[in-house]
Amino acid sequence: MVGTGPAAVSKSVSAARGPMLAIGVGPAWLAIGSTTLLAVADAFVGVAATLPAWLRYAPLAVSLVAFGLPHGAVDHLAPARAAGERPTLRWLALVGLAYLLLGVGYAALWYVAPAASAAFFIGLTWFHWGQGDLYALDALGGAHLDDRAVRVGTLVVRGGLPMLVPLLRFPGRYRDVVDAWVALFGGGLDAAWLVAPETRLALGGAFAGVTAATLLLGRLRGGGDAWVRDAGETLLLWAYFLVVPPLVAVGVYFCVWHSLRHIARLVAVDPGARDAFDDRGTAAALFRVGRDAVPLTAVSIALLVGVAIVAGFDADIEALAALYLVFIAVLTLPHVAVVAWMDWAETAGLARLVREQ
Ligand SMILES: CC1=C(/C=C/C(C)=C/C=C/C(C)=C/C=O)C(C)(C)CCC1
Ligand SMILES: [Fe+2]
Repeated sequence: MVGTGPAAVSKSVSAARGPMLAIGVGPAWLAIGSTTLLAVADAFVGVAATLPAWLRYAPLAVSLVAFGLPHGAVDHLAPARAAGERPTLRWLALVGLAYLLLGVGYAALWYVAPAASAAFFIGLTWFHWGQGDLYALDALGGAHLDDRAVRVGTLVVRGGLPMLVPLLRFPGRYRDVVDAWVALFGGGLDAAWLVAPETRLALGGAFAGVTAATLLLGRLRGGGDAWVRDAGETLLLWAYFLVVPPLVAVGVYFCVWHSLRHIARLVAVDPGARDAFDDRGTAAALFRVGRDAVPLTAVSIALLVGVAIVAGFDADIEALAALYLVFIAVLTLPHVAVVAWMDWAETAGLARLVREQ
């Protein structure tokens, strides 16, 4: 039987509320809020322009070892835990197979069609970061998200904030980053139309419209404190991606927003980390997740360094950052499959639209 609204939030999602507030909300608001304020203040004093250019790669570099890359390095354990089971060899083999098939397939696609692969990466991240925020909002308990249209709109808005808004204000830098991915494979990007003022005006107008419509509909459907927080976050992220230059903005967001929210979810699904959180607090829970993430983070970094050496990379920081992002792209496709599976197991995200109770 198909009901009128999505299935109710499952118990395991509501149980993520505590870790989500402590790990995914407080630190994220602090970091994104203060970076926004710094960028606004800098518009008056102009110090940022005098800083060395390599500094803008710092957040991405940090994401290699803290939060960013590690948030996916628990993918071998997370799906079993989301299903309420203990990770067994069979689970590990299944996740390994998904990584092998999807990762190798997508890596091959980058060689054959780099520009299309780059566009796919942005679309995939749009979906994935929207999916991540939808889970976080569910964990915090938002009645307005019981409406199908609000749910889909929220995913589109939350994913589009980091993927589209930087293009509106910083088209040149945006194009340089994507260009560098394609250039790794010897190709060029013919994206003059994408950065043209008319295109950006149309995209920006449409996205502002979707944002406003989603928030208004949510207000009509539930309102309340959870809606106020949702609207506050949405406006904060709009401002953030409009004022902070894109490499820094996306790098910081990746670490403190998307990754910390997923880490809060990892705490919630792991009974050991949950107990640590309840008994000994946030740091103890983070330590447990961190410990789980160490082996595959190390393997990933070794693999990345190996690729850089074999491909003969020098110290050109732009090309190194591009290599890192394409490497992340290849890992992201299987990661999204894992997270979509977790959504299914927990009746979260878009799975709430198709699953019955
Ligand atoms: C850096 C950067 C970009 C894209 C970054 C992407 C697409 C990152 C994806 C990371 C993922 C998917 C991590 C895993 O969860 C833009 C927006 C093109 C332009 C500005 C700078
Ligand atoms: Fe992720």
